Amino acid sequence: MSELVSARPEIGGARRVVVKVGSSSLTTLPGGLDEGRLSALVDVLGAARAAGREVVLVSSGAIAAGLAPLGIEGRPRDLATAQAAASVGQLRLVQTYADAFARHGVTVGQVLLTADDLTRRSHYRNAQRTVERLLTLGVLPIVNENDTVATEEIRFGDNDRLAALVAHVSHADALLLLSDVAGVYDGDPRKGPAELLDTVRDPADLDVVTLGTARRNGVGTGGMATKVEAALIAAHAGVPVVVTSTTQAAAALAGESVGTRFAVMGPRPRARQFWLRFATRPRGRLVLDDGAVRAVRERNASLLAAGVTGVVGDFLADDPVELVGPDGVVVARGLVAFDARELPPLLGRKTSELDPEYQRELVHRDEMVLVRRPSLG
Ligand SMILES: Nc1ncnc2c1ncn2[C@@H]1O[C@H](COP(=O)(O)OP(=O)(O)O)[C@@H](O)[C@H]1O
Ligand SMILES: N[C@@H](CCC(=O)OP(=O)(O)O)C(=O)O
Repeated sequence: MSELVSARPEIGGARRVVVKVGSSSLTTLPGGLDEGRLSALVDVLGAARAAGREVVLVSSGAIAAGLAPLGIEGRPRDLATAQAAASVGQLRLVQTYADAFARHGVTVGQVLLTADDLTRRSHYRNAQRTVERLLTLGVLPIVNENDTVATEEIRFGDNDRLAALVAHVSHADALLLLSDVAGVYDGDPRKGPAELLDTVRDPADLDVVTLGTARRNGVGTGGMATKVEAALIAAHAGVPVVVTSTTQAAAALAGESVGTRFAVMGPRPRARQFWLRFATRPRGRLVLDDGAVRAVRERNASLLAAGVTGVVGDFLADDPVELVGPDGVVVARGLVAFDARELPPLLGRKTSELDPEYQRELVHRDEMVLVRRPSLG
């Protein structure tokens, strides 16, 4: 009975799966890349491919894999050393994957992405086309952040959110987040007894959960918090998620009740809406008066200059900005039609009073998405 209730057909039956594996599952600090564990994962993914499923692998581990060959002890604190380690380690990581997948007759392709590739609309479409073409050619894409060029300011840093965006970009049917821990517990299992959550159906289910960061001096980066954030992004984008340990990957892919499942929390949004809400980084804020908040929230209206009382930030036309109410709460995100420096003389004025070149919406409705859960945006 419990078998029937808890089995996960939406995962077991998923045709296209994004699998994310963390540094802690593939590397150890003194030893670097652990080829035994990597090859065990490849065996699982190779079997999935043989069964006719499409797999996109998001793999961390470049930095950790580059430390031992360079004789560096401990995770580097400065960005330049981490980038040098990633440069050496990514090569070893992908070569090891290529050899291991070749034993299953699977060709791999490397896809290195910066945050910019997913936060700029034109780049996002480009990444989408590349991944799609790799999959139609039967190639298994191996994705990582392009650590060697990503600057501190724009880095994802951990690969969990990257994996959620890749799940959307690649129209995945399911996302598997693999780590060194069996799933999401109500507290950090390293710190004492904790209970494993079976299913998260709503962000409120996580109210009981304390999320710790990654192990200090370990190879992972984000801890469970970044995995939960990523799982919620994917679930809101209509993609079911399982968070579990790498050793349980085969069972999770088979739809067995291992780890923590995040049920789908919304319909798949249009690509543009998803991109605006989750992939963009706001470059500034527009402060709305109460009437404008109501118009945007309740009447699906575009944002006009008349309802804006303040401008924060130094953005350019077409940049993503947050629309906040008088209380500072984020109401929506959108692409703004003017540069920040053009706005002050327009604020609070009716469209008909403005010069003809400014008689347009500040943020058009089609370029806007409401933010209901600000913590996720
Ligand atoms: N509530 C929690 N449930 C599960 N794990 C947690 C929790 N809080 C903190 N953690 C820790 O998060 C770690 C996984 O994060 P991290 O090391 O960044 O993994 P990875 O390298 O696989 O991305 C686990 O080893 C675990 O100890
Ligand atoms: N892009 C980095 C990922 C950093 C990292 O450690 O991420 P994760 O193990 O997923 O928390 C790398 O390959 O080293």
